[in-house]
Amino acid sequence: MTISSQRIPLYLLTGFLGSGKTTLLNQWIKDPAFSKALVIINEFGETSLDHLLVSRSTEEQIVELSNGCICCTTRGDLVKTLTDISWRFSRNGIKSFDRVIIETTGLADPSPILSTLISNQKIFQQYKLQGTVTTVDAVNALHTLSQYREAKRQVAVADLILLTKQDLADEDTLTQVQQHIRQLNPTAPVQISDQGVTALSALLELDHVEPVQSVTPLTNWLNFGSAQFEPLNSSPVTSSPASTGNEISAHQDTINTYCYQITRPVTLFAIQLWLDALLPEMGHQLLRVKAILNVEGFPGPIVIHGVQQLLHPTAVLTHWPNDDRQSKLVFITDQLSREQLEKSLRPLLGLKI
Ligand SMILES: Nc1nc2c(ncn2[C@@H]2O[C@H](COP(=O)(O)OP(=O)(O)OP(=O)(O)O)[C@@H](O)[C@H]2O)c(=O)[nH]1
Repeated sequence: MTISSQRIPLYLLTGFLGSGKTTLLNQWIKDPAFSKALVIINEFGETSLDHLLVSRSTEEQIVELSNGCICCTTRGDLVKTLTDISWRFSRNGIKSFDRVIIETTGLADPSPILSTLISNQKIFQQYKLQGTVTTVDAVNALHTLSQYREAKRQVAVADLILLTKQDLADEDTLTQVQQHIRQLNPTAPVQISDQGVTALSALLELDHVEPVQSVTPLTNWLNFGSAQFEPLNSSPVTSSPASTGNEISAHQDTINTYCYQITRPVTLFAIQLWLDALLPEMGHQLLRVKAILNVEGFPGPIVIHGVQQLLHPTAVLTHWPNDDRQSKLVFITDQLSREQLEKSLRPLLGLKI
């Protein structure tokens, strides 16, 4: 496989209906860093209007995908569009764009789109997925996040969450929304977007989807947002149905986040056993997996990153960025019980499944 040395940075912009995606996009493309970004807008329904709201003319680097929602019916169109635009927006072999932003519909489940973006070989050769940005409307979020599975999944898979319309929400609601977001996704930074205006530095720092290859971004990973890790080494998992641990559960949601740390270094063999069992058995229920593992005999950590059933090649780093040597694992899951998950982790503790 030939991978272009200049893969184009790709951002997935999602967020529930009316949560401020287009407003954000319009501010985004005003910034010099995004002045040559190509925008792909997925529109749904007979009266597609979104592209008209983006302050660029259609000829100028806006592509519409309007035959259906890219999370289900038009994923093939997305692949074709991404491969076609390379020549469509090029002159004399030079591309007229240097970044791509894909805006989903408000009802899209981003996980299958992410899987396509990461696993399709042609896309992988040309594009580098930087991350998923999710807009959350502070006024309506408590309702949408409790009612709509797509809204929850949009938050759960985000690498950066932008809280919109905070100017219209009272303090109490804002606090509750932030708590709810944290329950669904404790690792993504949450930032305010005021009428689409937000600090773009967080966006430009996104580099989370492909495995971390160097120590600098790893420091962000190691912070893991506000995640609270519970030790996995002290209490081997039993088949007890009691789940009194500290999984972060959004009330009756089926989406949960589990964060573990392991004190003792693990073996490579144990990792292999763990991964062999993990993905075939529960890949569909794993929205995200992030793990930084202290492996016996390795001077630096091994980094594992997965989106649904897709696991990126592991990255082996040469050294640790700080003194913390504990292995850390974060799982964002849908319809997966703590018991099932912990059972799958037993090989990491040297125990049989
Ligand atoms: N007060 C306020 N209004 C906002 C803010 N961000 C967006 N809006 C308004 O919210 C409405 C919806 O914003 P859009 O950007 O169209 O939302 P969207 O997510 O693209 O909407 P869909 O494409 O329909 O899903 C518009 O009227 C925006 O002006 C904000 O931070 N504050």
